[in-house]
Parts: sequence; structure tokens; C-alpha cells
Amino acid sequence: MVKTSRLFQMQMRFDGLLGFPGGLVKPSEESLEAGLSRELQEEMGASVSVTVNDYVSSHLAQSPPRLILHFYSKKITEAELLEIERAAVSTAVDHGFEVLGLTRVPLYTLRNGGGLPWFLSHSFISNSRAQLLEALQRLGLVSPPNLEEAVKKAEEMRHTVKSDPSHRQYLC
Ligand SMILES: O=c1[nH]cnc2c1ncn2[C@H]1C[C@H](O)[C@@H](COP(=O)(O)OP(=O)(O)O)O1
Repeated sequence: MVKTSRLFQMQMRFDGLLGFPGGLVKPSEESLEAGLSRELQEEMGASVSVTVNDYVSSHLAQSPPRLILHFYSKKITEAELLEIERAAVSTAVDHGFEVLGLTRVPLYTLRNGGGLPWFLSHSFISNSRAQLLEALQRLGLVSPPNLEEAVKKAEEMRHTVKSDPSHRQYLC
């Protein structure tokens, strides 16, 4: 186990893909920030107030449905994060349905390539993998050379698993 002083959260969605908490917002009915705060309450069971200061970027979805994907990131304390993790399993209405669980992102690379590279080699919804990389870079959570190396290793891992499915074997 690696103890890190910085933590970063994503979630396992109902469809088995990794992604960020969030959802669809009709701008004619509520502001983007109000809609996101509402979705966070439903998916994490905790009240997190999102403001325009937390805005990071927007992208047009590359595949249907045609959506504009707005991405926000918010810095919180470790105590607040622990509270969100508790609330996610106890009070979030979407827990066990739309959301299978919150997950911390490993921000380190182990000697055998484990950690962030393995995490990045999993499957992500839409552009959430790119959003994750953008946030890690912007927030300075992983240094640019380490991030580049993790992305490279993740690609090698994906390639290895694709070309040799017997490469990963685990009994449980
Ligand atoms: O984390 C994400 N990053 C970028 N795009 C995302 C993310 N999560 C969902 N999406 C996109 C992809 C989907 O086509 C739409 C709707 O997602 P969905 O989870 O089905 O929507 P609701 O939460 O049910 O509103 O958004």
C-alpha cells in the first residue's frame, strides 16, 4: 500500500466504466453549477457547492448523444473527502444503481508499473480519461514527466493484454 498525501476521486458507473460524478443539465432550467451540485448530491450523498471558479474545460462529445461536456474540479480537505466517501455509501440515492462506488485514483507508479498506469489502462466513459489527465496536470497532482510515463505504460499494458489475453491470470 502506498500512502499519499493527495487524493483524487472518480467513480465506477452502473455500466462498469470509470467516470466522474455528474449528469445531464438543461441550461434553460438551472445553471450548470446548480445542476452539477444537484447531481453530486444524488450520486455522492453529500452537499458540495460548485461555482464558476471550479470550471476547467468544455468539449463536444465525439459520439452520440451529441452533448457539450463541461468539466469542473474542486479542491476539498481530506476530512471533507472522507465525509463524502462515507455519505456515498450511506445516503446517496444513486448508490448501487447509477453509481457502484466512488474510487480513489492511484497517483503513484509502482516499480512493476502498477498504480496510475494500470488505472489508466481501464475503460472510461466518453472523454473522462482525458478529463482525468487534464485535472491531474492542472492541479499539479502528478508531475508532467511522471504523467507522460504513466500514459505510455498504460498504452503498453493495453497492448499487452489485447495481444496476449493469457498475460493476466489471477485465481480467487
Ligand atoms: O465523467 C464523464 N466525463 C465525460 N462525459 C461523461 C461522463 N459521464 C457521463 N458522460 C457523458 C456520456 C454519456 O453519453 C452522457 C450521459 O451520461 P449518463 O451517465 O448516462 O447520464 P446521467 O447521469 O444518467 O444523466 O454523459
